Amino acid sequence: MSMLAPVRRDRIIAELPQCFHKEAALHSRASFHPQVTGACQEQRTGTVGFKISKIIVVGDLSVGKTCLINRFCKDTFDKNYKATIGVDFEMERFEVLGVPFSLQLWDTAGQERFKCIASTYYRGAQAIVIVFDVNDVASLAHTRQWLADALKENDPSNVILFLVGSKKDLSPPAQYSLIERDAIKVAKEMHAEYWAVSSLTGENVREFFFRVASLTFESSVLAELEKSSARKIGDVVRIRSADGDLYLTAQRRKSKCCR
Ligand SMILES: Nc1nc2c(ncn2[C@@H]2O[C@H](COP(=O)(O)OP(=O)(O)OP(=O)(O)O)[C@@H](O)[C@H]2O)c(=O)[nH]1
Ligand SMILES: [Mg+2]
Repeated sequence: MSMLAPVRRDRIIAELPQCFHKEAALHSRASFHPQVTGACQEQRTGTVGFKISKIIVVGDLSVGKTCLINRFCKDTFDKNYKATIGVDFEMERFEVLGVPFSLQLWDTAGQERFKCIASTYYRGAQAIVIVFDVNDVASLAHTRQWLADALKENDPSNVILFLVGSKKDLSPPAQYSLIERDAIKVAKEMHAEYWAVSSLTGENVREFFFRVASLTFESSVLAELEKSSARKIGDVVRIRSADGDLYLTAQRRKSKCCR
């Protein structure tokens, strides 16, 4: 029995929210995977309903990561810039296809001097949201490095990626369409889903987080179904030489940035 209060009515997801742009979508199916719908109807979602999925939000300083989270979680917008120091997080509870599902949204610092603290919280993410400012091409170019850093702490095959262009309200349509072309290219290279949002007006913010919750939920249920089919015994222990390298890289990075 759950001790928690019921999920807010505006956090109930009954249908798969659609992608922002078909060209750079994780998938463009019109509805949830049939196996997922079936599992939810038959209450075969295992531990998914008790899980909290970690989502990390990374990107250059001042691109609007904190404002994006605050717009969704608190429906507020602050026009003054207050740098995030290290990390912050917000919890959001959803109900997807009748199953409770929680997201822990980790808001990380973009400033170089706080990056070392922030990167220690990257581990164990189920989704990585890489934010850039649609009015700043350099911030788009830097997204590759943000992704590389976040992937050092996570298993690339188990994490889903979103590339988010922020501050859309400041970009005239003609200028926006130019950066969108580049952003879609980057998103495709990364295998990320592309979104453009405005935290000032709220445009696409709710739609984006609903999509994050839905796709994370879908992948959690599919993983649970695969696990319970108990056929892949060889998958239990996966020690590869590449993992060892990653560990060394993380150690080296840690000793360098914290000295
Ligand atoms: N016009 C407009 N301004 C925005 C938007 N989102 C954020 N801003 C402004 O951009 C500045 C930086 O926003 P933050 O959300 O604090 O940026 P951040 O990415 O969290 O920065 P760090 O914490 O330093 O990494 C603030 O002055 C915000 O008001 C937006 O959608 N539109
Ligand atoms: Mg911030």
